Amino acid sequence: MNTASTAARPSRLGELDTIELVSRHGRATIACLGATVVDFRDSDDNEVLWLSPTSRLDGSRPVRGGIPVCWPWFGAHPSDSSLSAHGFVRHMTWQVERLSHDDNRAVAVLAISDDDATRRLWPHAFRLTLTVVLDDRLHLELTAENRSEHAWELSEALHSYFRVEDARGIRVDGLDNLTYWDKQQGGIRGTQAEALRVYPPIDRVYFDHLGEAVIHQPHRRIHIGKTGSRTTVVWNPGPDGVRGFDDIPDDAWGDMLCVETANAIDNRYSLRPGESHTLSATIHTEKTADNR
Ligand SMILES: O=P(O)(O)OC[C@H]1O[C@@H](O)[C@H](O)[C@@H](O)[C@@H]1O
Repeated sequence: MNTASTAARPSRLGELDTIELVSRHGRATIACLGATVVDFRDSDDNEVLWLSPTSRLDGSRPVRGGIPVCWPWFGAHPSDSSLSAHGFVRHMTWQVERLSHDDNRAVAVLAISDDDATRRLWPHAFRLTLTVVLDDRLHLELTAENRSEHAWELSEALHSYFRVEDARGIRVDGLDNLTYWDKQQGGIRGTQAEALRVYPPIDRVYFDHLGEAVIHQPHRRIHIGKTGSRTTVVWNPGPDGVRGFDDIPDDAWGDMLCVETANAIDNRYSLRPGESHTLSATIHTEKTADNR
């Protein structure tokens, strides 16, 4: 079997342990910190994900960019504001459970389970795995298993930061007619009457979105498919909001757009003992003529 053009191997980025996946169609890098995919290149070696040029890559805080895993809560903790936003697993080092590759694809499986540190933050027994598969697309599968003797409630996200040529006015298809909660506008609710045009700042949580989202850019579309997810979050801090982030340069906000595959707020859910749930996202690009 010719597997010369595929690989799944340990690597390093800054001070972070990473995994490099290579297929005939692209490559991806995953940090063990948070099981965060930090890079994904398509077959033309173009960046699909955005990684902040000032992201700390020393393990002292979550990676700013790529695809951080937000779990077991999305946004602020529902009752304890002293706990960090977007859960705790993006702060923690995950174990590499499996690396494999064959002719067509490269695979990494990372996992984290409850221990003393996680139980201090969240008193439940769990196992969480992220399977990353690279073939002609990038596939992420986040599987949560309830290992407690009681049910618990979850919200979660694959918090994808996409590299875009210019976030201003960019079109995102797939969200029409959906109800959203607009954090940027003080938590009002609205309905997306037509295709979304992004004029940052934007911070919207779209409910009951089951299909694909498509980001349109002058020369390529980014397709984000999903299963096991009912929520899509669209976020860009814009020129004023970016100043609140010391790990994003002030002039970099236009280069990225978050379109996050999630289950959050109205779409959070419960897992009973022994139950598991898989949230998945599949990302690919398509070259286009200028079709804004
Ligand atoms: O700074 P953090 O915790 O990574 O969050 C970044 C953003 O993440 C988005 O998902 C939220 O909708 C925003 O409200 C938030 O500002």
